[in-house]
Amino acid sequence: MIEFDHVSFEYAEATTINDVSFRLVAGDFVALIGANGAGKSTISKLCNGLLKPSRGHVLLDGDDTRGLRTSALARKVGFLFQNPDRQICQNSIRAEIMFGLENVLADAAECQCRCDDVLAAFGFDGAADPFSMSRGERQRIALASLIACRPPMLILDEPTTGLDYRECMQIMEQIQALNDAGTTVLMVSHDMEIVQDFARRVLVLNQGRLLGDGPKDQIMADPALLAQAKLLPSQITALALRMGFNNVHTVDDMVAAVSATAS
Ligand SMILES: Nc1ncnc2c1ncn2[C@@H]1O[C@H](COP(=O)(O)OP(=O)(O)OP(=O)(O)O)[C@@H](O)[C@H]1O
Repeated sequence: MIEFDHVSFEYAEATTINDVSFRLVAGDFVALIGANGAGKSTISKLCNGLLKPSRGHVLLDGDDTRGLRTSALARKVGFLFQNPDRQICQNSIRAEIMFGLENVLADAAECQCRCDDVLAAFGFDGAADPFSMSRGERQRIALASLIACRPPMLILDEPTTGLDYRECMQIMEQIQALNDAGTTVLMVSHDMEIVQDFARRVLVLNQGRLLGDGPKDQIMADPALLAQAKLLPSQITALALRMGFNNVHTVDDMVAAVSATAS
């Protein structure tokens, strides 16, 4: 549904994205990983048309994003910013969710209905002021506003930054449930544990170039590839590799590997 076809992008004179090609298919849960400055946020903004390629094409359901209106893009791609305060602009949760809905839907009754559904699903009091809530709650409000619009694809730019463990799991479980229901997810993340636990496919970016694209277990078990991108494997994978176990990415994998050695 999203295809990068030899995409390059330059801010002023500097080449930030260099000849990147990949394809996301419906229902994917893909993590985009890379060191600071690798170009991850730029790729995510190219996906939702906030940026247009300097060379090559970004195709959304076969249509070049250069020719699509922002409103058409917003219907197809929901974008969750790293900082929810870049997204939230209303002084009640209901107003915030309605604001997004009214931008993509003309039917007022349908907007109200979807807003009520999302408020109930997230357990929010619609009258509450988003700015009096914690950062984790504001991130959930931003996510709820996107979900209400029911985009078939979500782009998440570091969705768990600044959240405590409980808030992080709340957000990720909601994202997982959306993916289980068919929403395609592209998630930019530094957090290898989150990537390990939730993504099925991983794209590795280094200095604007795509170094790797494959199933999560294959990419995460390739320390040489990760090192080339200046990344470290998750702690459990790193420990397992030092103990001589390959393909150990979870506590359950580790228990199975150790039990197999012991028996
Ligand atoms: N608006 C901009 N104008 C000029 N250069 C920019 C702009 N935004 C990003 N860059 C540069 O483009 C490169 C890639 O930035 P980008 O934010 O896409 O990387 P990133 O992988 O998301 O980094 P981080 O993990 O630190 O957020 C960096 O060198 C950055 O300084």
